[in-house]
Amino acid sequence: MSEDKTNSADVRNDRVVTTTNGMPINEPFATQRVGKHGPLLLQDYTLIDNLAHFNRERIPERNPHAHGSGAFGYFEVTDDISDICGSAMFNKIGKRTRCLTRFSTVGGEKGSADSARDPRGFATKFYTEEGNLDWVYNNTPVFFIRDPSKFPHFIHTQKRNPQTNLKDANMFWDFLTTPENQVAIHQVMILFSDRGIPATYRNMNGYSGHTYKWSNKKGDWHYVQVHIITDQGIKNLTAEEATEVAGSNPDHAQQDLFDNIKKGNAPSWTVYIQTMTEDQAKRLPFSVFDLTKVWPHKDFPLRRVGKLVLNENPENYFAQIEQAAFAPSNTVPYQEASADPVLQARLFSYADAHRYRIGPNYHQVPVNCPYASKTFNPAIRDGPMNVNGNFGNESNYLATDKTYQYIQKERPIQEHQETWTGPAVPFHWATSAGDVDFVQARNLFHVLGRTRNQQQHLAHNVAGHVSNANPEIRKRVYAMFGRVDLRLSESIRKEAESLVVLKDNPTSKL
Ligand code: HEM
Repeated sequence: MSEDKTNSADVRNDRVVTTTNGMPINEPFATQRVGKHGPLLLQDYTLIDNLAHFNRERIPERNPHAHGSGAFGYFEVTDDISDICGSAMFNKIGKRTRCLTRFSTVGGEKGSADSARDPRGFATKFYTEEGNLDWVYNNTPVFFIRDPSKFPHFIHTQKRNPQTNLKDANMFWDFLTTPENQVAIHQVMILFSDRGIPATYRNMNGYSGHTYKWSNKKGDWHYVQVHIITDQGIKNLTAEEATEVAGSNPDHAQQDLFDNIKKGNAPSWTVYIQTMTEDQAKRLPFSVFDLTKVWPHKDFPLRRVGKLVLNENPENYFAQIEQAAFAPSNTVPYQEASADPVLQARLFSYADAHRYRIGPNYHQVPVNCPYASKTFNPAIRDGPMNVNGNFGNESNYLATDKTYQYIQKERPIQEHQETWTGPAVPFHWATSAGDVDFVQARNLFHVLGRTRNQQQHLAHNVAGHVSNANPEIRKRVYAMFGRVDLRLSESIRKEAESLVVLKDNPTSKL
């Protein structure tokens, strides 16, 4: 085992097996007993050490995105974007920053199949000299909701029915067809198109989805969306192929990623940004903070920034991938969140999840340490499993008479900012009246029509899923897709209803 990669100074290199306190073990499988066949003795710490730690091997799985794979690599700057962003990671063409990317599915448990019809998570941690930056993205440019309070409800509909313990098409479609939730239609169209099941993690894109706010060193800022476009080309599985793969090799995407990196076939992605000024945002037909909408490429063209390359498999999955803790709140100077309410909620949610899943000192786990910048904040200390020396004898508060350094003065104060005014009111950002939340979904349907069979596949994929729901919910599904396109709705209805007849009378197939 190579010592530097495990990052643990306590691991012996001479391979002498020990108890956890370092005492050499003579015989790992001998247990202390009274006589050869008598009862065991409590004094046998070798046995107790072994059994007790085994009971504590698991940490809670992530609630969404439990199932995933990851790899290390680097981000390399290919183009100058200093007019948009002053972050140090972008300050020189050719500059490389070490990264970790974790890909995931969303709804399934840790042991679920890679080939689920589900968005894929695409989370990248950049170990920059200004701190760790996490881009916690998905493979779809939009999302199901724009009201963060809906997130637990929505995720629950993808989990198991509380009584039957089964995945439940009624729960799924009941939520999505509820009129106030139909704002999800754009994301639902993507999910049930062929892009809903990427063939591998290497063959899909990543998108910020959210609007971010990036600024340059002069203090000018832009709204920004990030696109991470696969260099391997997009490849997808059909619903039938996915079902087959789920049976024959449920971990096919994990294997594909690991094997390709191992044989030197490092996957890469080209990173682009779209930028928008505040004035342009005011003229949009939708809110720039609406996560269910994309920015038209013709108005906001892609601008190349760099390359993401994943060329190094983890040495240890648990240490480096299961314990990896990504959070949109992990950011660096000149890259900030916008007022998108879902993003704002995520700024709280992830670090909170890590405090529960890993512990309050999760940032001291080597894979999460900002090793390229280091930390110094001696007022944040103590807590369970504090392993970094806890700032020694530094005082546990910050005060003006100490010789601390603050570098804000080297960064421009952005005087021009968005201005927010208004009463504190409860606001539910449900589906808008009229058609506005269906326009981009309909445009997507037309785009699908440019490639052979794409519209048919969409209808087929929805029909297969919705045929498992009850009649009342099925009707709501047909009506919802009818708002996108009546032909689409009719194709879904026809196929779903004939599948229902088949399920009800299995012999009618014969
Ligand atoms: C209100 C909305 C959302 C909330 C509250 C939320 C919350 C969470 C939580 C609690 C986790 C598990 C974190 C952990 O235990 O380590 C997670 C994982 C994740 N979320 Fe979200 N999420 C939201 C929306 C989104 C959106 C819009 C995206 C993409 C644009 C996204 C991408 C991801 C990814 C990629 C992961 C997996 C990170 C990893 O690989 O560890 N989430 N989310």
